[in-house]
Amino acid sequence: MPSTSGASPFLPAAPALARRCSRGPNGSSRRCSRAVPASSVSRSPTVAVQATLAMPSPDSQRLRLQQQLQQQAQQQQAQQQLSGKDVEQAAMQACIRTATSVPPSSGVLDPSGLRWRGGALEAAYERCGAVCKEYAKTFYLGTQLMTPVQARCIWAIYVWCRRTDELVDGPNASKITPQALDRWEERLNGVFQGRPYDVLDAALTDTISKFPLEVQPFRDMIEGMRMDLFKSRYQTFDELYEYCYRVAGTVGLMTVPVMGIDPNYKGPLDKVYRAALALGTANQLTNILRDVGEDIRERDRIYLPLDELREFGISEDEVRAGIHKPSQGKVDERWRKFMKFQIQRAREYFQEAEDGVDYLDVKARWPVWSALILYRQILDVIEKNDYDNFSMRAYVSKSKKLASLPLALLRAMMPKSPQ
Ligand SMILES: CC(C)=CCC/C(C)=C/CC/C(C)=C/CC/C(C)=C/[C@@H]1[C@@H](COP(=O)(O)OP(=O)(O)O)[C@]1(C)CC/C=C(\C)CC/C=C(\C)CCC=C(C)C
Repeated sequence: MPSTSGASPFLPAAPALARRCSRGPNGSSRRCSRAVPASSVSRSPTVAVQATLAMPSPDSQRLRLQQQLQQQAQQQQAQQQLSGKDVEQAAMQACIRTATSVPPSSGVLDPSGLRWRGGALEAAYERCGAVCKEYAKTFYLGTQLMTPVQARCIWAIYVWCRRTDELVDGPNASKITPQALDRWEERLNGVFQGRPYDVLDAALTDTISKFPLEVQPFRDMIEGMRMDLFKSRYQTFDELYEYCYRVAGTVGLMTVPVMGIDPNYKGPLDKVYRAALALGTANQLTNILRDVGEDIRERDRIYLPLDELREFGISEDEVRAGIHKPSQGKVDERWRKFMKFQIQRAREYFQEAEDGVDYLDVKARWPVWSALILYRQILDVIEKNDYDNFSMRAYVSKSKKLASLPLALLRAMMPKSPQ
């Protein structure tokens, strides 16, 4: 997908975000944003309960809901204490609870109370579609096979993810403060409470009224962006894994409820969600391996486990200096071995994801296979470049991308995993 340069056509201007949320000079640590109490506006209970609370209910029901609210507030506090793989595990369980708490194909918000409707909402979705088409042509193409409602809702999720990502990686990234991310999270709460802030948020609110989306992966993605503000080194794979979940695995958790599960699939839901998480992780690991040189040069970030680098006898300074550039006559066998190990691990996540695609509703399989096949090819290109990710960017040609689409379609139409 093209990287954005210049002003973003769909992102709220950074100064505006920052201005609206400034809370004084003392807020520049990740711990600070975590310290917001569970009962405050930015840590409100999940939507399933709120949506029901809006309706008149007998006393016993109200009591039950209050208990649920308390339980959820406690769960949220517990979520904030988690790290590593436990973060995604807790979010996945929350998603499964939400998905099973409403009848199939229902949302978790009551649509009758929503302000944006009719033409304005149509326009909002069209805008999301246009953004998706411009920035992620393959995803967009893939959504053409889904029902129009599913496609529009995937666009709305895409746009929210893209805007979130652009806060820390886009043209205004240097102006983004932790407080701006807090403000973005408050906006997210508004989206899930039926109070969208702008027209693109309104499309996501409408999506939430149609499908059982859980707020936790959205919050987790924002936390992933906070990690990018404060963390530029990862000591272990467990730390890196948490980052991958937050910025990419979350996309899997967000999109499965919209794409839907094959009605013939009778196995446990967590098998499907785990595959979705694996695809996000595989994609993100691949992105990381492709961008090693760019990340260190342009952002002073190393998204590689430092303990594993050490195991292969490679120092941080060597990575900074660009240890392996065969295209410039600089070959390092340690880097080759290190990269082979990393690529193998990414491929294992792709393999885990493959096993779950067939459990998705048939209409969703093609776009997911496309994403899987296209991203996985980047690993092949890194190998072809003799692991030089310092002076070369692994790039899958347009013709190869196009040639992969029928392959993905074929694979989508011929599921092979036993249900
Ligand atoms: C149908 C379909 C595949 C839908 C996904 C569409 C969607 C909502 C995408 C959001 C992507 C996004 C903007 C995420 C923000 C964080 C981020 C930048 C993550 C990286 C994506 C690629 O980024 P970018 O476009 O900037 O890449 P380039 O540098 O330009 O190459 C990520 C690498 C993560 C993408 C993660 C996924 C696509 C997860 C896909 C998982 C599923 C759709 C679940 C599949 C379900 C099963 C059961 C396997």
